[in-house]
Parts: sequence; C-alpha cells; structure tokens
Amino acid sequence: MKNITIIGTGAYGTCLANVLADNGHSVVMYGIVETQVNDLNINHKNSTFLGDIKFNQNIKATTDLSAALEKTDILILGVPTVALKSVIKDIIKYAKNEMIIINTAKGLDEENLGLLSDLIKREFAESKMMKEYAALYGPSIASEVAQRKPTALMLCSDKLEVAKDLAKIFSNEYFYVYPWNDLAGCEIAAALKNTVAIGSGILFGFEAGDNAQASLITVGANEMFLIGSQFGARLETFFNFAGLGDLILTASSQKSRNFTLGRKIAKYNSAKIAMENYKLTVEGVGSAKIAFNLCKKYNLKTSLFENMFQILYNDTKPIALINNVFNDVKLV
Ligand SMILES: NC(=O)C1=CN([C@@H]2O[C@H](COP(=O)(O)OP(=O)(O)OC[C@H]3O[C@@H](n4cnc5c(N)ncnc54)[C@H](O)[C@@H]3O)[C@@H](O)[C@H]2O)C=CC1
Ligand SMILES: O=C(CO)COP(=O)(O)O
Repeated sequence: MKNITIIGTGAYGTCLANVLADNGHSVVMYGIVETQVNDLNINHKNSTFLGDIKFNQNIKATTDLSAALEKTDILILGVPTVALKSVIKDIIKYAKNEMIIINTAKGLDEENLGLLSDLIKREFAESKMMKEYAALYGPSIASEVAQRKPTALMLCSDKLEVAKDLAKIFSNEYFYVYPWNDLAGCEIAAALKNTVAIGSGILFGFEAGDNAQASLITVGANEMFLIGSQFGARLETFFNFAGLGDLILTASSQKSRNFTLGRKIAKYNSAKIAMENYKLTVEGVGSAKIAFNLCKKYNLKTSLFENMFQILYNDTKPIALINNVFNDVKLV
C-alpha cells in the first residue's frame, strides 16, 4: 500500500482520492481553500464541485503542504494547467523524499509550445525529487468516477514497466486502468480534445445536427493526430481511451465543461460573453491558442483549430464554425 498525496481539492483530485482510498492506499489531499479541506475532513464531501456525493472516510485533507508531503511515495498533480508551475515550485520547497509524479492536467506548455511532461520534468529536474513521471488520461468525468461508475483510462509513462505498476495501484472493479507508453500522444490528445469539445458544443447549441457533430469530431481527431505527429505521437493512441475515448466523451457529454462552454457560445452568439459568464475550469480555450501557434510553427493547415482560435480569441461569430469547418479538410 502506498502513501499518496493529491495536489488540489478540485473535482478530479477528489474523485481520484476516492478511487485510491477504495483501493486501500493512504491518501492525503492538499488544498488551498479551507472550506473545501474542512468539507472533506468533516463531511466526507466536496460540496463545491461534487454536490452531495459521500467519499471514502479514510481520505484526509490539509492546507499544510509540508504535512501533506511527509511520507509521499506518489504525488498526483490535480490542479488545472495554469496552476502547475507555481504549485511545483511550492512542492519542491517542502518535498522530503523522491516521489513518483503523476499528472492529470489536460493541457500543453504555452510558453514553449511543448508538452506538459517536458515542462514538469524540467521544473523538477534540479530538485531531484522526481523518481518517475507518468500521466493519467482517459474519459473520466469526475462526478461519474466519484459515483463509482465504470471508467477506463490509460496510465502513461515513457517506461511501460512503470506504467504497469502504477496502473495496478489505480485499478479496481469500477476503475479500469491500462498501461501505455506514448506520452506525447496521450498529452496531445488530452489537451486538444477539449478544444474539439467546445466546437462540438457550438454545433450542438446551433442545432447543426448529429451528422455535423459526428463529422466535426472526425475532423478533430484527424487534426489532433496531425499536430501530435509533430511530437512523435503514435496513431494507436488516438484509438485508445486517452484518444478516442476522451474525445467522444468530452465532445458529446453535457456533463463536460468544455462542451457546455461551446453551447453557451452559441447561445450568446459570442465566445467573449460566454467566457465571462462561465467561470468553471475550461482547458480547451488555452489549448486552442497553443494548437493555433503549433500549426503556425510547423506550417500545418487545420480547419477546426484555425476556426476555433478565431472564434475564441478574435471574437469571430461562432456560426463561422458551421460555415467553414467542413471545407477543405485534410484527413490522415
Ligand atoms: N473534472 C474532470 O472531470 C476531469 C478533469 N481533469 C483535469 O484535471 C485538472 C483539474 O481539473 P478539475 O479538478 O476538474 O478542476 P476544478 O476546477 O474542479 O478544481 C481545481 C482545483 O485546483 C485548486 N488549485 C488551483 N490552484 C492551486 C494551487 N496553486 N495550489 C493548490 N490547489 C490549487 C483549486 O483550489 C481547485 O480546488 C484539469 O486539467 C482537468 O482538465 C481530468 C479528467 C477529468
Ligand atoms: O476531461 C474530462 C473528462 O475526461 C473533463 O472534461 P471537462 O473538463 O470538459 O469537464
């Protein structure tokens, strides 16, 4: 049994804490919001993000990072992409021993137009506190995981043996975790599917039809692979749970925040107004900008990612997506 520390008391960190506590591991969550920490310790709930769902009573939460890192074997990064760099600096300050780091944030490195794994490895490098790096990706809406509904994912690391060991730690009768070693593919798929989901939500909001939505998801998958292949991503990854699975889920589920933002963009007929009115974590907005810049850097022609950038960043009317996205598509 492992000592596991989860950074972030958000929706995803909490549902993973529940899985790992169900599996008998010792789980400590670190949060910066005292009410969330108290809610977890006293009521075994996370009312802010997950309503009335009751969690495993063995989960402990704290606002004291030093205490949270006392005996950590495995550290799970459960904060949004924008918070990663600053949170890692804090972790390094208080880390006591070498840890396996597992990232769950679905994003990319905006500054270097690179992979999050490279950014995280770089941030930890000097401290020598990172024993191994891995990431957990796949279709896993937090509220469903929290309710112990069946969920299948990929545990990805450069080293397949490491991925196999870590997959066992997470796996149980409702959480099915498969080892995989294409980190670049998993990360690109995880980050970019969120932008596709916003686009799919826009089409849904405009009642463009199921044909259009299925076609948009297909364009998204092809363009995700096109961008991913610049990083050496493997085509198989775009068929596994981290690729196809998460793309289908996020681009069709009304429980997805990215999809929901897309619906709101159609409703307000403006991305700017929709974003001002929707304050939940939506990673696909940042990914859209990075995808756009990656396409420029590598001279790639995309339809969906180009249109999404214009809608999200240049206040182009969202109807442009329906009008333009299916023109001149490049398939793999
Ligand atoms: N919610 C979901 O269904 C899933 C989310 N993810 C990914 O997990 C990541 C986190 O998402 P959610 O948990 O949904 O976000 P959330 O919005 O529910 O929670 C974010 C949490 O991070 C905390 N936080 C922010 N900055 C922090 C800092 N500097 N130090 C400590 N805590 C900090 C906030 O207080 C909050 O508790 C995102 O990249 C998301 O794409 C992945 C799979 C599923
Ligand atoms: O990544 C997710 C499910 O796998 C969560 O999607 P949203 O961030 O769109 O809610």
